[in-house]
Amino acid sequence: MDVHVVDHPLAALRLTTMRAAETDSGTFRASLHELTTLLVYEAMRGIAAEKYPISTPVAETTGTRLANPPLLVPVLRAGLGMADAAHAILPEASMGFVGLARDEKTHEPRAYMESLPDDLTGRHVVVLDPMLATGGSLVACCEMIASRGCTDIDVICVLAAPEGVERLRASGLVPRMTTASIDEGLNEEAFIVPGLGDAGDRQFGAYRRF
Ligand SMILES: O=P(O)(O)OC[C@H]1O[C@H](OP(=O)(O)OP(=O)(O)O)[C@H](O)[C@@H]1O
Ligand SMILES: O=c1cc[nH]c(=O)[nH]1
Ligand SMILES: [Mg+2]
Repeated sequence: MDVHVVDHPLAALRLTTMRAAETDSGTFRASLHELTTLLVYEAMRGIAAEKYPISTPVAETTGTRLANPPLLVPVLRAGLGMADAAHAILPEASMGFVGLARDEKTHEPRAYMESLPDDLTGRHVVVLDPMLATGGSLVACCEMIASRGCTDIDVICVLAAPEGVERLRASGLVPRMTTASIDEGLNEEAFIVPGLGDAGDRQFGAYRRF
């Protein structure tokens, strides 16, 4: 798995705002939106593009278009905050949805939504989730995608723990991941340290779902 850590001052600024405990929910969402644009821009540097003939008002020339527009898959809830920004910079993309919530005690993901095309053979899928902690959620999501025939998966997250990166790598399902930071590790509640807290709660509010 190719791991790309985006090292850019503008990404670091947004990440700083998201990390700070005093940042309010609206500002957190705005920073996540802006950071997602930067992460997707970097992650898509190698996306397959093809040339085709176009006309400007002045002359014939060559244009560029995506050879295989991707399927975006935000992981609910927290990945929802990345969906609009990713779709804005990749307007040709379509979108599927996966819903996962981590059990507070076992930290195992529980799936409550799997809204994906039946056949993903030959498709390029871009998975969006701000947090890669133990890796259980993203591996579960990528297993859903791979079971539909997809072998070309990009994972884009804001923060990753080394434990999660290794688990995703060991799954053998993901050729590439992009993140703004690989943090120190996990605490006893499997939260990323220093991290930013619960990315879903900080966007949408804290409440018990199961
Ligand atoms: O790598 P893991 O240990 O699996 O943890 C990461 C997962 O935890 C968060 O979701 P959460 O379960 O809190 O659901 P939410 O987005 O609805 O808050 C996050 O958005 C990831 O999906
Ligand atoms: O630090 C963490 C770990 C899992 N999920 C989050 O939202 N934050
Ligand atoms: Mg959460």
